[in-house]
Amino acid sequence: MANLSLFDSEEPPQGSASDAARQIEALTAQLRHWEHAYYVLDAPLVPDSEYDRVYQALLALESAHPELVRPDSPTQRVGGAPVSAFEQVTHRVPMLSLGNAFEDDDVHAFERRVRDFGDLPPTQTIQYAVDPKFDGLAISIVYEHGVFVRAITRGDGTTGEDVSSNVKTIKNLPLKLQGKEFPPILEVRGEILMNKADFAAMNARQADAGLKVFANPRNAAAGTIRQLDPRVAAARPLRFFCYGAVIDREFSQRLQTQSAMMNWLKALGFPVSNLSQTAIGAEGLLAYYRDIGRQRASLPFEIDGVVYKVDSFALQENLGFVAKAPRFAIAHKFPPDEVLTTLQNIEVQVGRTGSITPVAKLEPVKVGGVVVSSATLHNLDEIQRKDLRVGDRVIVRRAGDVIPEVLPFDGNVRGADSIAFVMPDHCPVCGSAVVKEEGEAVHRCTGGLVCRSQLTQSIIHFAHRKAVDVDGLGDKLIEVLVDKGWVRSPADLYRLTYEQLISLERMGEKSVRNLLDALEQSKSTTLARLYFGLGIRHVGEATARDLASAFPVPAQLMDATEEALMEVNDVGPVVARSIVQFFRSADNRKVVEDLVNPEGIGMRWPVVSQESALAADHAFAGKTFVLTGTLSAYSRDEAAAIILERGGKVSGSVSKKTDFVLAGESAGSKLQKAGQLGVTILSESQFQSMI
Ligand SMILES: NC(=O)c1ccc[n+]([C@@H]2O[C@H](COP(=O)([O-])OP(=O)(O)OC[C@H]3O[C@@H](n4cnc5c(N)ncnc54)[C@H](O)[C@@H]3O)[C@@H](O)[C@H]2O)c1
Ligand SMILES: [Zn+2]
Repeated sequence: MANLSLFDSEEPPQGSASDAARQIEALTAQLRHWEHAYYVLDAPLVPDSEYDRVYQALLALESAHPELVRPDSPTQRVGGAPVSAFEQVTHRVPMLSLGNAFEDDDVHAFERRVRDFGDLPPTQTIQYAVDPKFDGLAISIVYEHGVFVRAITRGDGTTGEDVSSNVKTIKNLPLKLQGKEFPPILEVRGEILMNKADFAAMNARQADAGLKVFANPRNAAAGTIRQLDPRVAAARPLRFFCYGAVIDREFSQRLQTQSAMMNWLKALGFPVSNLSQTAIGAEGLLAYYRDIGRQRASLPFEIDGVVYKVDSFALQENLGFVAKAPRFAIAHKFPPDEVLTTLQNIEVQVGRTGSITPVAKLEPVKVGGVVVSSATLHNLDEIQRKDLRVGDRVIVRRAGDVIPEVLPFDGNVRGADSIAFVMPDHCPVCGSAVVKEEGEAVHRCTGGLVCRSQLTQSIIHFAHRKAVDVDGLGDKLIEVLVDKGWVRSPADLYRLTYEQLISLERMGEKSVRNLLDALEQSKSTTLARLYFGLGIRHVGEATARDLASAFPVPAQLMDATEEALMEVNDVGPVVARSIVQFFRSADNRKVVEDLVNPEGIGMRWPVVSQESALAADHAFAGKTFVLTGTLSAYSRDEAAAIILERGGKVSGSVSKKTDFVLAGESAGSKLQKAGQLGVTILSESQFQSMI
């Protein structure tokens, strides 16, 4: 459990017992405070990762000083105290917590413990029942003679609150069981949660109505279950997943395994996740962990890990319990996707179109499984809305592959000397004025290609794989070329000389030759790539393709009016204006002219655009042809080429999908087949008039 310690060292802190006692007391008080907010108020004060970090630190201290473990320590006791507004009910069988695994090693250690305590030979494989770890709240539901009678929260594990009237409103919970195969008293256990989408919609409604919004679906579900008015719960989208039951000896002997019990519960009408499975051995557990981890972001509900349970009831019984958790089960947690850290600085970056983006420099933290040390803050409005300042404690969130997001932390304590971020009024790179256009959120440097940063970014864009694609021309090298003053426009790339390049540090003869070759090769491109590579604001790859077919000659694009541009697919007034503005600059026009001038740099592209424009609206477009017999004016290949040029397809055999059969002299069986299937038959002269 490296990197979870509260202390820098991975060793349990040394020092006198009284130091340890004081630390234990401090950590306990801290955890208690957070638990109250989390379990009782349903409003967490810190991200779970922060709670877990301190909890692990307490655990480490306690294991170094077992004599200091107090029976009511957070490591020994489940959950929070029950709330008095509800009737308190003692659980017939306590509701426990689960031990945690964070790393693969912890899972292997779990299996070793199962083997040791279960007295199993090293060769025996162990089967487990595996589930997602639903991130909701635990509930115990009692059925008598197949009818719902009571639902009780976990509470402190021994005593919970009777929240029957709220739980009864959950739509996917059976109030009456199916079939007859159940004991007279059946207690099922599971998790109440809210789907992510339902949660977002509910929170939006709450906000609109000026009511309490919840931090996450778990807290929303827990808060809803402990509402005093069941009508409130009925109006909120709660769901239930069953993950176990308390059953008597007769049934446990009949069922024998956790997985058989889950199938039985499903048959009684309980909602069981279809992600629940069985797995063999620690390797099987880890494979399941990774599989569910990949699905996590796309699941409709939140999970914070997976749960492994020894499948055999007999073995479960042998294994028994530790303080507050069974020894036969463990929760394997996913890396946290929300972590507390410090906002150390806010820097600005100048992008290709002059956009000035504030970037958060963070004290590095591991979140979503990767180390994050900087994150975009997008724009000034965003910083003001979140009220972020340098020195603040902040939350970094990174779910799945999403880019990390910086969020304000409610518990942040700010010194009186803290200063709000100010957007510079001059570009930090070129000193040009910074402006913010009406209706836009971003500030921009007005320096254009005079600005080294804009220039560098626009060259990087031009050379990008999806643009003109200059192989081996990396960002760092571009920076150097711009700094040297050798490259002031994309056209200058093609004017670089061998002597210049070889004089650069870290450029050997071979790499210079390769780069010059790559530049030469990049001159053969497509018009769409060239248009995209110019880096006109709002012109993405798709728009560039449309522009290339509408304006197959660059001079046409340069002189196009806004009206003419708006004729093009997906080009609206904003894009049209941006293109016209781009070509209003004499510098930009010169760059394009230099690039395409056959006497100059001489970029070239296959002139497919006229044909594809022709193809798009020709009667042959999308149609399938079959050729048969001998034509007088064309060879078969020539005829096929004519069809392909106009967007049609040529196939070898006649089927229902054939649109036309082109029949020449002495056509044979294909003509017959066309007749049977009712396919249109074209004579050579009909074909010619269609062309
Ligand atoms: N942010 C905070 O301030 C704060 C405070 C207290 C606790 N917490 C969080 O609460 C958790 C600790 O609480 P805990 O004691 O409930 O432990 P736990 O949530 O780690 O594990 C036990 C619980 O897992 C649930 N569970 C979900 N799916 C299950 C399945 N398939 N099978 C069995 N059980 C399943 C059950 O409700 C069970 O009670 C930690 O994640 C901690 O971060 C956060
Ligand atoms: Zn600038």
